[in-house]
Amino acid sequence: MGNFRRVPVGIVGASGYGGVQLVRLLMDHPEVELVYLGGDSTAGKPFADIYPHLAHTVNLSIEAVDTEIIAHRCEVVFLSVPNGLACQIAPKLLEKGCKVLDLSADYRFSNLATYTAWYGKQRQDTDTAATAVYGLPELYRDRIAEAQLVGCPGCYPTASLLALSPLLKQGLIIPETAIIDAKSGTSGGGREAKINMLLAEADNSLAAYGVARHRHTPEIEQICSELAGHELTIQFTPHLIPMVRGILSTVYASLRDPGLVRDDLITIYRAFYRNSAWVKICDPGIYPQTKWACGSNLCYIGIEVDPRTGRAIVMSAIDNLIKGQAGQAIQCMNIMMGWDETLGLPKLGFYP
Ligand SMILES: NC(=O)C1=CN([C@@H]2O[C@H](COP(=O)(O)OP(=O)(O)OC[C@H]3O[C@@H](n4cnc5c(N)ncnc54)[C@H](OP(=O)(O)O)[C@@H]3O)[C@@H](O)[C@H]2O)C=CC1
Ligand SMILES: CC(=O)N[C@@H](CCC(=O)OP(=O)(O)O)C(=O)O
Repeated sequence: MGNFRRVPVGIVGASGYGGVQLVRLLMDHPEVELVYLGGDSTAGKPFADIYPHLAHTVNLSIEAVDTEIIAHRCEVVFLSVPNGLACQIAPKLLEKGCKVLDLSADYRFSNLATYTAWYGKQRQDTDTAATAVYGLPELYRDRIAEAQLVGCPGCYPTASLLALSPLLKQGLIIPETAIIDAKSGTSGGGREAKINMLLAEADNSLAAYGVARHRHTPEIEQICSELAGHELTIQFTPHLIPMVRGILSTVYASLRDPGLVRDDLITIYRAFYRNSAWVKICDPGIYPQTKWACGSNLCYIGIEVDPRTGRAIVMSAIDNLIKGQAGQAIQCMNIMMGWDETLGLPKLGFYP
């Protein structure tokens, strides 16, 4: 027998949608041991009281958040809590040597003034925020490998940036023409009760929300500006769609070279993502469905060019709770720990 030791990990916000996905995936991860679950209103409850179907797998209770205890027990900590909390917890964990993955928006912004303008929260942890790396592995794998703190992307930015990045990075489009039209299932809003998420409200209905002011806009713009090499504004419109899981993001942008055709772009995208196991570029004429990605860490991308308008049309489908949240955070942990990026993550979705 060798001296194999699993790395102790913890989750703050374990009762939420992101938290329970993390629990499910980390319980099956070959390199880690889940040793801590934290929360607020559920503190003191056995995890199985909240999710009884996991009683045979998870024998932990939710604890109130105490950073001394967390840092004493855990080497890696996932913060799956509402915006504005991670920035109070992370600095204390980092000080004690933990690696931290924040699933909220607190560590996504390189400019904290942007965060404050869009999230309305003042921040004291400027020095900590400056050390955070944006956790989109397909773009920032090398930086994530060196990071102690990762700010994992939002679900809409994940789908939208994976669709748009090759076009921007290779200078194939006029960046200012990019328009993102995205649709999300209701689990994107989290587990907390909200009237617009009731079945009776959301079912049989499709509507845009946050038009011209959704808080994922500056996050998308930050990364697009970096890829384009200059400050950009991007039009982004999210929609709530009557399903539980999944995001479909459709991106439109004018091509610089009107001679480019669909197969050229497919070749370019396949080259761009050749080392990215979680991104699948569809064959010509195939457009992704959210159902394909549901339950997996995959992002499916379909590509078309409209020769009449000279626009590229790129569609991406993810599971908002996996590649858009918990799975992506685990992918980042794998990179931070020097493990295979695919470890412990689902390669197949639920359907069919
Ligand atoms: N849902 C999605 O598709 C995505 C969400 N995100 C982001 O991930 C984070 C988690 O989202 P999601 O799982 O949907 O949210 P949920 O509303 O489902 O869960 C929130 C969790 O935060 C915990 N929490 C709230 N306040 C505190 C506190 N003061 N101290 C400790 N824990 C607290 C809750 O614990 P308790 O129940 O014990 O009160 C609960 O476990 C959010 O920042 C969200 O914006 C990012 C990408 C996608
Ligand atoms: C359907 C729905 O409500 N979706 C959420 C997106 C959730 C998310 O990704 O949250 P972050 O802010 O942490 O990125 C919304 O639009 O607010």
